[in-house]
Amino acid sequence: MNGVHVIDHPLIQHKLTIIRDRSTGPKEFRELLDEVALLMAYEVTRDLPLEQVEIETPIARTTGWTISGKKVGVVPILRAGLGMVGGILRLIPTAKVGHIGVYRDPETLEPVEYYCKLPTDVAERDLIVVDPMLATGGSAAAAIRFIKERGGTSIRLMALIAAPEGIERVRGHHPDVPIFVAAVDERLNEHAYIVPGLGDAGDRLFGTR
Ligand SMILES: O=P(O)(O)OC[C@H]1O[C@H](OP(=O)(O)OP(=O)(O)O)[C@H](O)[C@@H]1O
Ligand SMILES: O=c1cc[nH]c(=O)[nH]1
Ligand SMILES: [Mg+2]
Repeated sequence: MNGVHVIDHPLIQHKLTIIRDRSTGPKEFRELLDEVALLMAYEVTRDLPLEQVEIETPIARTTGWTISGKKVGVVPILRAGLGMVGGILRLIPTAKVGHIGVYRDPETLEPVEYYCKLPTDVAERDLIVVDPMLATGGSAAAAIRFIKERGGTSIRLMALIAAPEGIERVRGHHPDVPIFVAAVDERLNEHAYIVPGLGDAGDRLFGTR
């Protein structure tokens, strides 16, 4: 699908299977989500622009490459998106972190917004919105809308598991935003949970079920 990237590296698929398993507890769930986020970030940032710099090694003068232009911002959708921040920051320690609080109303399934704090220079950053689950797509589409309303223009979405419905909704509202996922699952069930999915990501991450 146009603008949708499935990152199916064997290490990611292996870890994702353990994450999905209902017998995996919060400690292992947290550790694996953190590791997968790091591995995915490697691909999500593949096209960041570079510029040449001159340096001196202990042996000789040479030219090398550094990431140029815009700086990176990571924007987790609370709560479950928090579980993907640490892994990305280990790769990109200079990234700033914005937070968007959105939960899905269990009755209407529509996103309810309760918090938004973004870096002041959001307009100048390459932004990665992170959330493990892209189900109906309501939460991600709303989060991306907040960012655009505050001036963000360069936005990509990184999710662990997506349902086809969620991909379609986000692509429909935000065709400029590329989506990176580790897996596209079959469908949503009658409660709009992803099948087979992994259950409720926030509850599994924080042990609140
Ligand atoms: O694509 P959608 O249909 O909007 O569903 C996905 C959202 O649901 C989950 O959050 P939840 O509402 O459970 O909030 P939580 O992270 O605080 O548990 C998940 O982390 C996404 O943000
Ligand atoms: O499957 C789903 C759908 C929404 N939110 C979750 O945490 N899991
Ligand atoms: Mg939840």
